[in-house]
Amino acid sequence: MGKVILEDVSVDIPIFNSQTRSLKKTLIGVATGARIDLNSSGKAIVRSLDHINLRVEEHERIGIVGHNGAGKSTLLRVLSKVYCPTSGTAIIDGKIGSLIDISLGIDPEATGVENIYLRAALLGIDKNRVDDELDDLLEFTQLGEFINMPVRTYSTGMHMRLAFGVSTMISPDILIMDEWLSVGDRDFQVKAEKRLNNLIARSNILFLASHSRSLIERCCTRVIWLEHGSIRQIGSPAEICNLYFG
Ligand SMILES: Nc1ncnc2c1ncn2[C@@H]1O[C@H](COP(=O)(O)OP(=O)(O)OP(=O)(O)O)[C@@H](O)[C@H]1O
Repeated sequence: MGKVILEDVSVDIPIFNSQTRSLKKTLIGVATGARIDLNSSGKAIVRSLDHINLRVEEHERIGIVGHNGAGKSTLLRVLSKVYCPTSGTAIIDGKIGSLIDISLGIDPEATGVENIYLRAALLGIDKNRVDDELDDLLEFTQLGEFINMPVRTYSTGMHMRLAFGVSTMISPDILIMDEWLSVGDRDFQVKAEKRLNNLIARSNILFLASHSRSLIERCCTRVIWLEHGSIRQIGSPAEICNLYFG
């Protein structure tokens, strides 16, 4: 199961203590960023998404490209139900799995094993399933005895192995990714890539925002090109990549 329908979705982010006039002058004509405007109460806002219409069906792999500030992360946040549209309707039908912040909820004072249960609970994964898969997960992370040590004693790479391992246990209908997760040393990256490909294969719909042409061409069936919060063009990976990357 999985379906996404966005109808006329806009997201305005209010800006407090901004000097609206000077901001406007600075941003006119630049390639990056969204439109800065005033809302109906005269307050400054950034229009991060501007009247987005999109319909995504099962088995689609959607790539999202666009310059810095084009609205890719904002769109992913709407799809993850982190942001509500300021106007328009977002129907996101299916279990959402997000790999945007894989370290969210990890407690540096707790051990690796404790953090596996903690993060799994945050991801909505049943404790019994974690019990069943714990040995495989420990084997995957290869953290050895460190798994019983507080996470604050881990190197960055060790921390990422743990976070990646547990975060990729999910089985979502709609998988949301902000770039390809490349974690650990070279050996681990090979294993991580395999695990990520398995996760994508068991997800019904994929949304992947990326600045990498090869990744978009390799993983996606349709691509959205965002510009200043709007959809500039939508089409096949070959078509959009040729237009966007040149
Ligand atoms: N918290 C915020 N407050 C104000 N403006 C914001 C905030 N977050 C994002 N924006 C604005 O919304 C617009 C879209 O930002 P977004 O992060 O979605 O772009 P992006 O395409 O993901 O960019 P990048 O490729 O640089 O990550 C930008 O103009 C940005 O300045």
